[in-house]
Amino acid sequence: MENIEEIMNANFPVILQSDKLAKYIVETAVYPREAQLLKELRERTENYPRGNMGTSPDSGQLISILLKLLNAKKTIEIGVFTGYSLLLTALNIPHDGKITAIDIDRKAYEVGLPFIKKAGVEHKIDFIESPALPILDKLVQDPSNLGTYDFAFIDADKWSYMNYHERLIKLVKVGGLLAYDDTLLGGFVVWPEEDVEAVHRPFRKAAIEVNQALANDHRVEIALTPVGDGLTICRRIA
Ligand SMILES: C[S@@+](CC[C@H](N)C(=O)[O-])C[C@H]1O[C@@H](n2cnc3c(N)ncnc32)[C@H](O)[C@@H]1O
Ligand SMILES: O=c1cc(-c2ccc(O)cc2)oc2c(O)c(O)ccc12
Repeated sequence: MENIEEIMNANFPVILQSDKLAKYIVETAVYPREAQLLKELRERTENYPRGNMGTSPDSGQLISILLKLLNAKKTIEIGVFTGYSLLLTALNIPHDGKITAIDIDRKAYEVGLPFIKKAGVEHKIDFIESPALPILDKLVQDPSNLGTYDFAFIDADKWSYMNYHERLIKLVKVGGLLAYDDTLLGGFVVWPEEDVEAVHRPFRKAAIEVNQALANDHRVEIALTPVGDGLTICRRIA
């Protein structure tokens, strides 16, 4: 692993190789339809350190539709940051829906909390400040949790995705979805390693390995969609 400070300060580029097209998409179809509190939280996050880490609003739109199609009620999220994807999920599940939200950084979550409270959805959220893996291990150990989640969103340390996947596949029900963010990593996955800045190489390597592993996993059907930084949607089939 490279120097962790350097890695944390890395910025991913946008996938679309036309800035004009990316701007067109968000200005035409995304920002005009974004919920007011999501917009306010996104704008607040822009002024927060590492403010680029929030889930892309175009990915958010797709996730909103998936949650509604699934009638998702019980979800799990790994990687909360200031809570854009968390608030989005909370807004798209019913009043008695529940989200288990895990992040090592409670401070960032607290930046988003006033927006979550204002939206009246805090009661749906169980925020756990912890590395995700031991929490997932604990959840998997309790048989009453197995196959009970409708949706899992994974947007944390990219090199742990397959460790998360092995646990989450047991927690998500057959027919439920697991969505992995940043799987195209701004397009770096197709760049020769030597052309990628050293700081981005561990992310590129992790994304390539995840894409290969998910493509080989016949417990799920997959769609690697080029929204945001790449969102791989997996439907559990076995
Ligand atoms: C890309 S950000 C998440 C963005 C978030 N989904 C949003 O919409 O704003 C990644 C988050 O993963 C968290 N993280 C990194 N490693 C983690 C781990 N091992 N367990 C849990 N969270 C982790 C970081 O603290 C950070 O808040
Ligand atoms: O620039 C980033 C960095 C991350 C990141 C770095 C280190 C971790 O342990 C977790 C996440 O994640 C990002 C991300 O998910 C994104 O959509 C854009 C940029 C970054």
